[in-house]
Amino acid sequence: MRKFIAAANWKMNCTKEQAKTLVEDLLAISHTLDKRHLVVLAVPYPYLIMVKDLVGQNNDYFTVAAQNVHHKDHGAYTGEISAAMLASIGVEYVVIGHSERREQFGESNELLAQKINIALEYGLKPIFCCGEPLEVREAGSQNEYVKKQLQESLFHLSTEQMKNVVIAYEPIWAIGTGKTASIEQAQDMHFHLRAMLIKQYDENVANSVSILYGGSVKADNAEALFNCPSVDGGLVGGASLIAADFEKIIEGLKR
Ligand SMILES: O=C[C@H](O)COP(=O)(O)O
Repeated sequence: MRKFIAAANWKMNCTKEQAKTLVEDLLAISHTLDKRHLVVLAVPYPYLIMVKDLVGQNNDYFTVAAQNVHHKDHGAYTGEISAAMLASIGVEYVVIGHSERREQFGESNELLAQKINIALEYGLKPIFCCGEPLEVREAGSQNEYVKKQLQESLFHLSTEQMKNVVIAYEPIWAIGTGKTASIEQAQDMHFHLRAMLIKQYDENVANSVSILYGGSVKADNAEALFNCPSVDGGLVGGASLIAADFEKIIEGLKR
């Protein structure tokens, strides 16, 4: 059965000391979680090993993620990080297709399909981000837009591969804007996403894939969003950098 997940995406934030303090604060609430819950910390590359060590081996409640991975196995790609490298240090998840990478680094659905493939090949679990820009939402075409993202990046996967993927729906107009999708908008899209999984795969796969909401999730709106029947947690940017706020968001998983 799928997990309820609070995923922190720190983006390009935190010094090493800040990172250490933040993780130590969060780990203090481990005892309040149970096996249905998972906290994923997507931290900058330089801190992955440190955060992995802080979390400890065989921690059922906390794990680490990279925020990106290169689509090739290895080679002359200066400054890039491979799936093999991440796997070799025990990273479990990797965020793929965040809208900031799509927009700022021109990552296409086709390139993201390659990233998904190489991540899975090395045993990393992708957190695949999808979501529409404002003009698409205003035109009412968000379902078709997101469907195309899944078709072009995910739906070539086998049933067994798909069960290792987490989907994060992040409407671009809600990211870092303070403008959260309404409960109805989130529920409608998440329902649509799961219906797509049922159609493409089957009920079993659809029930195995956690579908997270991202976009201005805060301490004061997380619980309501996570209470939507089709929402399995959140991918959180800004509010994940403040321990007390993120702890409250984690609390929201306990429905
Ligand atoms: O990956 C996280 C999303 O980009 C959401 O960021 P935000 O919570 O700062 O809006």
